[in-house]
Amino acid sequence: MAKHTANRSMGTVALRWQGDSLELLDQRLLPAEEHWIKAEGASGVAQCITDMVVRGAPAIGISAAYGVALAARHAGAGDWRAEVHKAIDELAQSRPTAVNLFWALERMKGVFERCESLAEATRQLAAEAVHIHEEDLAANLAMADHALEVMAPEKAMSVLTHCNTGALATGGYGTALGVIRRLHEEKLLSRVYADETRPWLQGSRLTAWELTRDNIPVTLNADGAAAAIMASGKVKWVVVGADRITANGDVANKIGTYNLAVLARHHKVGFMVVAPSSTVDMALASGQDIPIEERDGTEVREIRGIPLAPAGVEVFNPVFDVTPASLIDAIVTEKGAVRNPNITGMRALFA
Ligand SMILES: CSC[C@H]1O[C@H](OP(=O)(O)O)[C@H](O)[C@@H]1O
Repeated sequence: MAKHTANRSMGTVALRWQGDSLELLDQRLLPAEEHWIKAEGASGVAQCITDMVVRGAPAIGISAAYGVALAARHAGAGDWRAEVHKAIDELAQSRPTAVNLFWALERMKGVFERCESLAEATRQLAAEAVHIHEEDLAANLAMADHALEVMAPEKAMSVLTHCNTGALATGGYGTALGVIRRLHEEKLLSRVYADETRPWLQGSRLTAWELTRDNIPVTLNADGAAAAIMASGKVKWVVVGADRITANGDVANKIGTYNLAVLARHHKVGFMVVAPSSTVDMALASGQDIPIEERDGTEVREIRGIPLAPAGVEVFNPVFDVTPASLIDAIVTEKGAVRNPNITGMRALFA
């Protein structure tokens, strides 16, 4: 059981459940502007996921769960079952890689199938979405405990992280960033090096924002500087999140994660993946089976409408890559850690 309870006061949050709507902090505008969007139906939630108003594997799953609850709440008196199933299908189309989305939808579908009336479905689906949200926060706190057991830090150390895996990407506290928060709380953190994480800049716009708000020492670095930082011996661990972990321990995560894993192995820096069990997909044998989302080339060619490249230049913009299990020192979940992950270790925890 986590040393810390899930009731601890949380600072930053990505989403607020209002019972008849879901409010989402528009992460496309951070850090310049804190603007909340009210999604009043499943379609609105699905669009916010696709547009990355809300992003981060666990936060996507939690938002989708609330989207299903909204579908029941706003269903008409006609074929309400068909309406909710249509909403589930629409939410399933929002983004392809984070398995948390499909895990949450399957869990909500299971609750829905057991409901005998619309009124019961409205109550039960809202309650289940809240449970999914609260469980994710509790999982993040537990993962921080397990991660520190793996790291066994004897004194303060520095780490490097990629993308955003904090409260903005989860139900609160964070996965990899939750480990970083715990290291800081235990006075075992010297500094966090945060990759800017092109092209969407989750690191510079979101991680640096979360950490500076929490007064956690952070140095923002260009993605290309990660190698030099590891070569300098400054960091002991690279700590990242995940969007999907397959049965053999391969990990899909933000583009650029695979680069870091190769560099970490070369420089004898630890490489840790931190993710709740809702990110584990034991139905997929290996990372080559994971659908990798490719997004519009405009995300690379421009920033906020300002051209960074010739208008018509061809762009390759996969937003995830796959790190083979062989380059990962530990996968940490709320159920425990899989060291030097392989199918045997994964099955021991997730059979
Ligand atoms: C704990 S968030 C997991 C994962 O999700 C992020 O992707 P995106 O910002 O595109 O939703 C990133 O890969 C994080 O590591």
